[in-house]
Amino acid sequence: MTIEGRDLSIGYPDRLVGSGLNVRLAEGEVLALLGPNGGGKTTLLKTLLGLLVPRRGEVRVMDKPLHELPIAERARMIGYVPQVHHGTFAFTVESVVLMGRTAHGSLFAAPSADDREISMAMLDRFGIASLAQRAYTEISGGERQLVLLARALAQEPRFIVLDEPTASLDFGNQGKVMNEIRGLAEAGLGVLFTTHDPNHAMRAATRVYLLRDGTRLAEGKVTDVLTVENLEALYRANVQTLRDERSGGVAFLPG
Ligand SMILES: Nc1ncnc2c1ncn2[C@@H]1O[C@H](COP(=O)(O)OP(=O)(O)OP(=O)(O)O)[C@@H](O)[C@H]1O
Repeated sequence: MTIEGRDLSIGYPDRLVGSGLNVRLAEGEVLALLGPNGGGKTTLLKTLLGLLVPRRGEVRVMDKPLHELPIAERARMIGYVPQVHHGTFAFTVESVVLMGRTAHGSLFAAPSADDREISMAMLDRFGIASLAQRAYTEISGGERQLVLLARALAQEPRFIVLDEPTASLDFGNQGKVMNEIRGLAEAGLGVLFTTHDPNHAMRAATRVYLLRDGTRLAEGKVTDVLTVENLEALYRANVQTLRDERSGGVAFLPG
C-alpha cells in the first residue's frame, strides 16, 4: 500500500510553491523530508494529506485518487501530526487524544471503554499519562507535541505524517520520538516526517527527500543522499562531519 504524489504542482491560491514533484511512501518505510525554511515541506505534506488541492498532478492512496476516498476512510488510513499549535479550547489532554479515536466510530458517539484504554496507553507510551486531566492549553509546547503524537497513534492509521515532530522536544524526548518512528515502520506503518536536523533523518529514516525552492534536489537511500555536498547545496551553508571511530557513525554539524 502506498501514498503517491505524481507530478505535483503545490501552492496556495496566490502562490505557486513547487512543481514537478514525485513522492512515494510505502508501508514499512520512513521517508524524511529535509529543506531550508520556506522550501515547501509543509505545503507538500498538506497536499499529500489532501488539505491543499494540487494545482497540477494528483495524489493517490492505494492506487485510487485521494479525493475519491471518503473522509472517514482517509482518517483511518493517514494520521497527521501538525507543527505544534497552542489550541484554542481548554479540552483535557485525554479528550484531545480521544479525538483520534473518532476515526473509528461516530463523531458524536460517546467514547467506548476501548477508546479510553487505547488513548491512555498512547499517553503512557510517551510518558505523559499524568497530564491526562490537564487542559491542553495549559501544558508546555513539548508536552503538546507529545499529545498530538499520542492522538495520531490512537487513530491507529496505516500511514503517519509528522511535521517537525521533534521541534519542541528536549534531547531525551527527541531520541524517544526517533525510536518510536523506527518502531512504527517496523510494525508496518509508512512514516513521512519533516525535520531540520539531518542527524534525525540519519537515525530514523530509510529514505530522504531533499526539497529546496519547491524543487527536488535529491532523493534516495539515507547513506547515498545525506552527504556533505548535498547538505551544503540544500542549505547553502557550510556543513561539517564528526565521525565516531568506534562505530563508524557520522554526525553532521552546521557551520
Ligand atoms: N497559507 C499560505 N499562503 C500563501 N503562502 C504561504 C502560506 N503558507 C506558506 N506559504 C509560503 O509557501 C512557501 C513554502 O512554505 P512552507 O511552509 O511549505 O515551507 P517549509 O519548508 O515547511 O518551511 P519551514 O521549514 O520554515 O517550516 C513559503 O514561501 C511560505 O511563505
